[in-house]
Amino acid sequence: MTYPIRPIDESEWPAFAGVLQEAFNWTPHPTQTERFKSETEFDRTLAAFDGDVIAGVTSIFSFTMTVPGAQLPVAGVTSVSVLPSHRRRGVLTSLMRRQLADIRERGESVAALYASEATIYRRYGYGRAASELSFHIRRHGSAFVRNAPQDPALRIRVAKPADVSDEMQQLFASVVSRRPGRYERRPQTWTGLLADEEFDQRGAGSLRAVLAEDDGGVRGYALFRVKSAWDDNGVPDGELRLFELEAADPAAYALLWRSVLDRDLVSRVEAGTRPVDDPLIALLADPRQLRARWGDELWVRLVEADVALAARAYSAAVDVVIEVEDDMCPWNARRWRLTADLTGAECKPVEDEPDMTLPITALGSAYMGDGLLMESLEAGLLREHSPGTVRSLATAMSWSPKPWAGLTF
Ligand SMILES: CC(=O)SCCNC(=O)CCNC(=O)[C@H](O)C(C)(C)COP(=O)(O)OP(=O)(O)OC[C@H]1O[C@@H](n2cnc3c(N)ncnc32)[C@H](O)[C@@H]1OP(=O)(O)O
Repeated sequence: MTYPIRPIDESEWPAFAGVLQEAFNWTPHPTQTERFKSETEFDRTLAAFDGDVIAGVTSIFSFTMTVPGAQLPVAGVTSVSVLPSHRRRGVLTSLMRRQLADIRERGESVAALYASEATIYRRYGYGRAASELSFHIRRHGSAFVRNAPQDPALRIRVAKPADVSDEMQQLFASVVSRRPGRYERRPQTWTGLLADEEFDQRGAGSLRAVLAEDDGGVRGYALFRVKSAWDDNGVPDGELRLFELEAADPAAYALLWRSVLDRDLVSRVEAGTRPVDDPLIALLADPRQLRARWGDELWVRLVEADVALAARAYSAAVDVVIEVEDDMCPWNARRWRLTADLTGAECKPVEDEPDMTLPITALGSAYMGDGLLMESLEAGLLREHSPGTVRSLATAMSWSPKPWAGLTF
């Protein structure tokens, strides 16, 4: 069965949101749905119709996202939902097909998403492109190495998050280009991040902020909540839940971490999402005290492989012919010569014998700079025709710092 697909207009928002609520088993607070509506780019929504019923939906946030050595327009795919009554009939597949064509037509060469389940998106050409760690750090045992940076000019300011939104936004804008995966935030994103409704608190108190600053201005901030508790012996056992910690320089970064780790009446810090190469790991004198759980983060799809590959920077010179496999976007499925050095890159169609055959998912996985090509080769998932060429492509594509978006969309 086919279901006609088109964008919705604002009057159809309740039905669109209704599909999301059913598919995600989500009972939102009215302020959440209103906020979500205000963020929605209606011309980038898609709905699949079964008669008058919306059977499935998706939409896109238009981002500027950092990729290795550049910032690109990237389609941030979100709100993917199919009504429980219509699941497993190909609704998502037809939405994805249409969405990829729309993204291409708009001139975006890369799409990215956070997956609710890691099994869904490979079939549409998305590869696991970034990872995250969630940290559990006990206060005792959190001492820093002796040469941790310190700047006597820095001080901590305690503030209500809503009062310092502009200062945090400015600071964030100044660091967004430093790490692949980070994306420029719109004002509505900040409104959502700083919203402090009762239902968001999960037993913890209100959202709190501390800023690190000197006479020249703000150099970093941390956003968190604290769940107060005392154990049976009356010993303080509070938990600090860190949402975000951003800093412009290492001294501000170290001071902000000390501020959250040393907070009175707190015995541990939980940081839900941090980059895998978080400098905190280097700062801890006893890194074994850091308990970390790994998770996949961004999934990336090269929509126009050649444009995307030519748009990013490379860590080493490389010259390879890649045969790309891509059922969903057949314009990518051919042989490409990628030539790159530290000054630039080119990706041209060729008929030459390929050095390797890669599914488009493998290129999406490697695109943001995670070293996943070698992992896939060693797992036996890639076909290398000229020995050593996957390693040289993997070396050229890997990047430091490692990719991390840091905020779900
Ligand atoms: C970026 C985001 O928004 S992530 C959010 C994704 N949405 C959710 O998790 C909400 C709950 N789930 C849903 O709404 C739906 O189950 C969806 C959107 C995940 C899938 O929609 P459907 O219309 O059922 O998918 P569709 O019928 O097109 O399935 C295509 C293929 O994917 C497979 N598939 C679909 N969902 C899943 C899943 N969750 N896990 C594993 N395989 C899946 C199907 O089995 C099918 O496989 P096949 O091609 O081998 O037959």
